[in-house]
Amino acid sequence: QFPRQCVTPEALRSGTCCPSPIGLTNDPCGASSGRGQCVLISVDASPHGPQYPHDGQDDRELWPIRFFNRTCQCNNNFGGFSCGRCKTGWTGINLRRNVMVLSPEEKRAFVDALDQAKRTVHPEIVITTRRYPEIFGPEGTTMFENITIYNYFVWSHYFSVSKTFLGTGQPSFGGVDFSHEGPGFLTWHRYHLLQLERDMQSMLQNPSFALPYWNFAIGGNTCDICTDDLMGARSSFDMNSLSPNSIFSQWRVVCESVEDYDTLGTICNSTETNPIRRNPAGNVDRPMVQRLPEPKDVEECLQVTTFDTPPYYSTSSESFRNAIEGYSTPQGKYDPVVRTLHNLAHLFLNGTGGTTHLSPNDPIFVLLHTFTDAIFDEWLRRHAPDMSVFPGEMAPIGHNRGYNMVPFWPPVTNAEMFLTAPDNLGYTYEAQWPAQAYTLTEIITMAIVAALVVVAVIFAATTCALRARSYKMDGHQPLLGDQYQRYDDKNSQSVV
Ligand SMILES: O=C(O)c1cc2cc(O)c(O)cc2[nH]1
Ligand SMILES: [Cu+2]
Repeated sequence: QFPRQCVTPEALRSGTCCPSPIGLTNDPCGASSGRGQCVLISVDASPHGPQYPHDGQDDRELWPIRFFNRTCQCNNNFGGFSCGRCKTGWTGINLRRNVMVLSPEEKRAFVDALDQAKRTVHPEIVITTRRYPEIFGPEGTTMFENITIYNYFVWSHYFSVSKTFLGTGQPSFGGVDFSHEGPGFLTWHRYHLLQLERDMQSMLQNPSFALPYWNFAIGGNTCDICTDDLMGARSSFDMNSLSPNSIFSQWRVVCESVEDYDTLGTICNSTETNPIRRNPAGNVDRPMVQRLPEPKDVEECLQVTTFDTPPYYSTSSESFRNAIEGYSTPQGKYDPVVRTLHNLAHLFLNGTGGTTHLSPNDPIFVLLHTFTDAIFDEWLRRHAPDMSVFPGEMAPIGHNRGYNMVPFWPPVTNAEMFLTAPDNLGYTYEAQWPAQAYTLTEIITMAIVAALVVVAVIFAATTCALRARSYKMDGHQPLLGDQYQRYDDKNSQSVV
């Protein structure tokens, strides 16, 4: 969430997080070489929806103003929290591919890269383990911790979905979610993945490293990526565990002690606890989530023309966002018992990957969300929406267009991720989409054109036949030229 340089008591008290780029000292935002400058953060204070009634009680409100009110604003194509790197999309276009078509070597390299990210301490970012009022520790310390690159990916998801603490002895408020059940669902998860991808590129020193995706819309009750060369097969000893032949069986989850966080008012830290649990298609109490989404579900949701609809929530109908998120039918009809597409893929996993505060601990999360993002990008390409279709107010807290997504740093708004990826964000998907079905108007137009063509052909044929008949009946002989023509055809080699 914040750069290590910014969590000193002095930086926190000044509200300023404007570090110098690596290699430079005392040069906030690289200002002396024109890279950027330290500016006041503008936060969008447009009203949010009625779902959250506790204004003033949560550190995530008006993100990131409770912690910092100054950040680096980078010039030209400089980017990053100190203007020390390139702006997103300015290092070339990376190709995100279907994980199933990778070669055995590519699969192994991807699995190894994830495992390296699970073990490598994030070089720049540290996490808060306390709410703001308890952030200053004894003797000039502050309550921040190192965390690994992959665990930071898990932590940031947890932080965005965690409940609002309302005081000791009081139940925490759970009707808040800065990354789901609202229009920001797609933009938030897009940035979440971009951040992991960039962190892994730096770790691997490979700027072309791209996250693959899992086409989860294959129907049936088999998890095709649950094999030991990819995300791990099922253990033969325990239905709910991963095979010991998979590296992921050695992973331990973070953010598991939610009851503690919610009752004590603490926050998830970097402590790892139990192994990943997964039992694909194994939820016998809920038969609806024992099957993966169907290919036609993807095509149907892509045809929902409106990005989101009031109340911009998990109860929205005719909303592309709610359809792909999976709280409505793929065609967009809200039904409280329905779970489709993205939600269904999570629930199908039946374990760590299906529990909101823990789900990214299962590496399948990465592949499930790149596919969700690929569908989002295809929708943006097909419908070319105006920015105004993303609600600017009255969406649930965190989900308005101009809101800075929690807990990312430097501040980034939902609007910044509501753009086609290949042209704006430096990546693209290698994917084929089911052919677009025709609309009724298109079918009628095609039928009329076809009928006109048939009529024209019949007319032409009849006219020819009638002419030929009258020609014969008039007793005409073939012309001289016709005879020569036939002679030449038979003896074409003799023609000069
Ligand atoms: O119940 C749901 O629809 C559901 C569960 C779940 C878990 C998760 O990690 C998500 O990101 C979404 C989600 N939806
Ligand atoms: Cu998800």
